[in-house]
Amino acid sequence: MKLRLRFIIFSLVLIVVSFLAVWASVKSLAENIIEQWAVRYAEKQILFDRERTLQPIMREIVLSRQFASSIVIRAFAENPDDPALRATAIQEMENFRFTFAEANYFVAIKQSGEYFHNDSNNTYAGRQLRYLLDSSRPQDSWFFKLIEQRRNIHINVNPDVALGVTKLWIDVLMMDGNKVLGVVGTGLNLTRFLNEIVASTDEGVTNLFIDSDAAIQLYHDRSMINFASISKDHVQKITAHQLLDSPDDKEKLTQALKQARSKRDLVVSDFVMVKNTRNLMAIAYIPELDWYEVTLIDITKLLPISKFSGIFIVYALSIVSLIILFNLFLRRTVLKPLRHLEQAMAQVKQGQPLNHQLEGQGEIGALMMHFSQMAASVHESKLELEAKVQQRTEALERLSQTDTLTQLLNRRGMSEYLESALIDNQAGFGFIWLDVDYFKEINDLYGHAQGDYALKEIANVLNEQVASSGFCARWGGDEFLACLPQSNDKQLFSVAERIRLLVTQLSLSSASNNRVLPLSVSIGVHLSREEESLEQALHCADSALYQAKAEGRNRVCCYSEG
Ligand SMILES: Nc1nc2c(ncn2[C@@H]2O[C@H](COP(=O)(O)OP(=O)(O)OP(=O)(O)O)[C@@H](O)[C@H]2O)c(=O)[nH]1
Repeated sequence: MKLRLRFIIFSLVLIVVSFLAVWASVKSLAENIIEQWAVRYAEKQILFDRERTLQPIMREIVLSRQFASSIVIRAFAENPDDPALRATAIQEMENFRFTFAEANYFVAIKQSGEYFHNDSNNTYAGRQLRYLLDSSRPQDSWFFKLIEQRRNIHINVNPDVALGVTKLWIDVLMMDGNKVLGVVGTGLNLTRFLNEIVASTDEGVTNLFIDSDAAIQLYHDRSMINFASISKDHVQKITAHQLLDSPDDKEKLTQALKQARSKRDLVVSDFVMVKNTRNLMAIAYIPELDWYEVTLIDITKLLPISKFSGIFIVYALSIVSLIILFNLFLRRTVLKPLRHLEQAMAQVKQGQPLNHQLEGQGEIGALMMHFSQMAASVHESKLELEAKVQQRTEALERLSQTDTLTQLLNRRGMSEYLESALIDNQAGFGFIWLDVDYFKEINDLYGHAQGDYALKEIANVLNEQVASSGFCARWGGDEFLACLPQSNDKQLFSVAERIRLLVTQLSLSSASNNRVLPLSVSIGVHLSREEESLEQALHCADSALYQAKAEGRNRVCCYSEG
């Protein structure tokens, strides 16, 4: 696989892996931030809500306590049959009515079982005694349980069917020392609380208030509110546990309630599943009411992870850009120079010279420069070698065609020339076949070296006479052959005759006895004719030479048929 393709695949894999890593890290980071932020949000919210909730309730509690400590009402509670005390007590109740936030009150007398009540519309003016409490009636059980439990203060939630509102009742025990005289208090419109506090404006945030048994007291879903919870058994109560999905989460709630109660100013938080959604549950204890405020935050709605998509996009784009930039850099500094180097190598491999200097930077640049220099040096050596081989070949060629003694063409050289001249069936090629007369004797009498010398001198004569118009060669031993293209009988004969004459005029003296060598040559000439092969033409010239020898030597004979 090509390096470039491998880099592209590697980069793609890197991009995918980076995306996954970025996604995982941004997600984890975002979740971490969201969780930490949600815990802080819940803590602040819960403390703020606790104060908001407490303020109006605490005011009513303080007033209810003053109400319960009214001397007039307590005197009446101890003597419910006294009409004078009854009248002043009712007057006192009416005075208190206007001090309560919602201008209503109730007074329940233990001794007589009488229940007094008036509301903001003064509906029961003159008829403040509403009814007599009966321990056998379920709707009156709250009163008897409160006295039985001797709870100084109790906040209770109950619907007021007549008014169509839900009331939060503040019940305070009216005491004389250790003796319980009755229960007094006032009611607040729960609907207002629900709207102001419980019905949170933030999406994904649910607030609820639960009592010490985790029974729901304030919640946006009224069907889940545990009305008159004091008069119910534990099993009948609708508790906050029912909002949670799993037994584990319910246990978490139980533990969190314990922890919140033990550390009063602490907001306890944990993650739980509510309707298959992960929620942060934050709990704070409200000792003044003996209630808990529970805040459930669906963090995916309050701060969805999609809000972090910008970070993810920027992060991912940065990484992808870096990878692309790195790729471009790699391509420019490594891949492109390597491709050029590869092309140059292929060029050198095919024996072509590099037509340009390779350029690059750093280590690859140095490598390319060394390769360029090496390629240039290899090419130079190759050219030099080729030139030498050519020279040697030509020299060898020449050597193989040259007679070393006379420097004329040898028989092989002459044969090649005759073949290349296409003499077959061509008229006008003149042949001069020459043989030294009595050469054996010259050798014998004057020595072999003298014989060689004689051969060289004869060769010179032949060459001088023929070179301008033809070729001559030493055919072998003391025989020479000359060929004159585009010749005629007259010219041929005249050249041959001149050669013969010049040879006789050569005055070669012997080194040993100072005598002039008697040199002569016999020559046979023949002019080629049409429809005559080279072989036939040579044969004719040879026949003419034979004739010259036969006729007494030192003569020129032309070939004649017959
Ligand atoms: N010095 C010398 N002698 C050579 C060379 N080649 C051949 N010869 C001699 O040349 C002589 C040729 O003799 P032939 O052609 O047979 O006869 P000839 O003596 O020339 O007599 P005719 O040709 O009949 O006139 C031989 O004795 C060869 O040894 C050579 O290169 N140098």
